[in-house]
Amino acid sequence: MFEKRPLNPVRQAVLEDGILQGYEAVLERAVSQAHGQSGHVATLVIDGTHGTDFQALLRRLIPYAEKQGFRFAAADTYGYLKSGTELRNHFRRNITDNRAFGYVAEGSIEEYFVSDARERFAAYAAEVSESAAEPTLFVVFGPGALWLCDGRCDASMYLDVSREYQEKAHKQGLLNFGFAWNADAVEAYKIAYFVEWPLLEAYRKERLEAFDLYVDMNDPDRPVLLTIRDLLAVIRDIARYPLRVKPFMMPGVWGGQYMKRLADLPEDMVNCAWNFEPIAPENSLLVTYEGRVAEIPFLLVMAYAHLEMMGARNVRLFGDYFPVRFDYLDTMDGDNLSCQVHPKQPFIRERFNEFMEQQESYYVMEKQGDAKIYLGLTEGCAPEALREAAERSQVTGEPIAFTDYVQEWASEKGSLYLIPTGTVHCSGKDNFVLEISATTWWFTFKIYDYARKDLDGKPRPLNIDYAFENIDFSRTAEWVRKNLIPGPKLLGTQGSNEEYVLGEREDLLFYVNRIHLNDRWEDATGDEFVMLNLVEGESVRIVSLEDEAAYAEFRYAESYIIPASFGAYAIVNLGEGPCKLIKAGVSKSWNISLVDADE
Ligand SMILES: O=P(O)(O)OC[C@H]1O[C@](O)(CO)[C@@H](O)[C@@H]1O
Repeated sequence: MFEKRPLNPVRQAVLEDGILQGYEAVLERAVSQAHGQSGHVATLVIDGTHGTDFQALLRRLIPYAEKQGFRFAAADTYGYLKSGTELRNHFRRNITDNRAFGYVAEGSIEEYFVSDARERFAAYAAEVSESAAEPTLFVVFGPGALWLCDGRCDASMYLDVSREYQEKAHKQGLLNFGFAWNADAVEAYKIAYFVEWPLLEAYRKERLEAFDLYVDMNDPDRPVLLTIRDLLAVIRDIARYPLRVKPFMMPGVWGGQYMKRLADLPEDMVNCAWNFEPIAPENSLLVTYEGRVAEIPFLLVMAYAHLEMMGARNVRLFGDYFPVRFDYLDTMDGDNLSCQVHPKQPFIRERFNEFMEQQESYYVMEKQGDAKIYLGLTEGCAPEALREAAERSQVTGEPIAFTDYVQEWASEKGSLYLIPTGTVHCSGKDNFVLEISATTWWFTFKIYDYARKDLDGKPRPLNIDYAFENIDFSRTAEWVRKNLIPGPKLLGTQGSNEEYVLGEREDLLFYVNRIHLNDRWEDATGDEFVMLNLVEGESVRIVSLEDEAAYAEFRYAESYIIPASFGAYAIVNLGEGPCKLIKAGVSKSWNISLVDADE
């Protein structure tokens, strides 16, 4: 069965305190740490990611502290924020009027707070201190708490939840940090993407080492505690061995049933359109030590172990941004994706302040019936005709014959369809596609969406103007056939095993190869990360050639990342019959540094 909760073991690191579970452990550790440090008033900072259930901890902390002989006092960061209206105004350039797209914010967490927040807080803290006639536990909680008290505290903890947790909470009504209202979950995602995450996740990254404790709050009933020292040891350890993220699955209007069956997903999940594994900023990792499990954002692994993960060349090119993503698009018994195009680098930088352009590719892992892939334009497709048809449909709500404009191809199992920016495309229904793409995933300019409504009953936003600024009208059928649907080219053999190049182009930062495995294939990272997915067959083992105890096993449709630091390894077929793996990474010929472009 497809593993939905893959565990990544801590292998070498010996943790001083280990992974602890439950509120008892969190309370005991936090209060004793704060108590041990100071005299009359012990200040405990409880900072964390927006959406974390701070209240779940506080309602247990108050009686606990009182039992320990403390009087309880508290201040929350929310009281020092700009108002919701002020925040909307302050970030209006980042939020914009567009339904889906904003402009990535670059500032700091400070922007959320009123200008005299720290002074006002310091005055309040002084008051608490002066009026404390008995031992007092002064708790400062909420996102930005450590910033608010300028690091002056006796103990501090960071409570974290994943983006998956936040996005589910958005759908149930969680508003953006500091905001008084959201139009809907789409707007909440937009504001999170363009404002909240850039500022608050940057804050978490910059300050993490200043905290004493880290608490995984993804299950608010069962918090998981690590000291920051142990957390960093965990990160540096797991980043040296093959790892798999926790798959992040979501339904969608075109979603299919294949992943649902494969992963035995709940019956009441209408479909599974997407499975991200990995889209680095969106996923987290489950790590395990002595039988205990903690969930940590992949972004933290990248922040503290990017060199081990990606290797020196990729860090020079991309900083600590993991540049390649795998995700599934499941339309089996579902529907077509929107007819769409993705933006080019100058456009995405200038209009949205986004790091990298959205290059893509589709690998058809499974298909049924006469499934199609739509790629490029028909010969003779006139820009005005496509535009007129798309706009007409938007106004009238009537479908158009979109294959008059967009080229249709038979979907072939095992074929790769390359999608450089500017190429009009979409997967048709009845495909199970492994998408191998650059790690940019939000910038889809929909040209046509079949006049249908989304799962929430609202039409999905079309972006015909943006699309037309990016469509490359020279990418028509014949050119596409020659350039974007390459056949496999043999790269090397080892006994009866073979490696093929499936796709590599100078305008794509990633390469896609396929290994046909009968028994064993030896390879080496060469100080570059390698991504693998078992696209056919039962199961394989990845084992280090230097240390046979260092291995990971995985099954059909699961994706593993082999960090650059893993070195030489073998892939061993554990199944009965032959199998195939997609292997991807950063193309050797890609030498455009996106980091430099930032400076
Ligand atoms: O816009 P649609 O129709 O939901 O398309 C699916 C989307 O999934 C992605 O492939 C990955 O997020 C995007 O490129 C694409 O926009």
